[in-house]
Amino acid sequence: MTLYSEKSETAVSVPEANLSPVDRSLSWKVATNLLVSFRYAWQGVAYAFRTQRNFRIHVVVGSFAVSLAIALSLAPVELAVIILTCGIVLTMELINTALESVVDLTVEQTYHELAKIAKDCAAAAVLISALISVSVAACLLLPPLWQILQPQFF
Ligand SMILES: Nc1ncnc2c1ncn2[C@@H]1O[C@H](COP(=O)(O)OP(=O)(O)OP(=O)(O)O)[C@@H](O)[C@H]1O
Repeated sequence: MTLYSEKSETAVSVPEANLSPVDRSLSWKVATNLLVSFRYAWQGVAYAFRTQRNFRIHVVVGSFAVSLAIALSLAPVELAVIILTCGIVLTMELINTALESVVDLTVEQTYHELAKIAKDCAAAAVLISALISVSVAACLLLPPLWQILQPQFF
């Protein structure tokens, strides 16, 4: 197979065998069953919670938004949308953490423009999902909250 370098526009010949998507000869098979897989996944969540300040902030803010939605007796579908958007933010944060680790593993403490792009884009994904989550929560939580608070002030 022939690949073309964007920069130099030169053709590079790559053996077909190297591109096989099922070739995982370099990977380890550690998790022997589903329960072990869940344990490793939970270790990932625990690591992110322990080390990532933003992850902890998202957990607290997300829990608050879901609790408020329950307290305001939002419709099940509205509650589901809030849970979904909060879950997406936490998922993005976990992917961001994983990607940062892989980048650091690859370039270590050296500056690389591609490392910067990878980390900036991963952080941008978290930011976008968080902004969407806040907008969704505002749309769903503010009207019923206003209904309750309005008589107290006016
Ligand atoms: N090896 C590198 N080469 C070039 N730029 C880098 C490199 N490492 C980090 N950066 C730049 O520094 C920024 C912060 O990187 P860092 O690894 O400290 O993430 P972080 O502050 O922990 O991010 P987050 O808050 O999302 O966890 C990156 O978005 C990137 O712009």
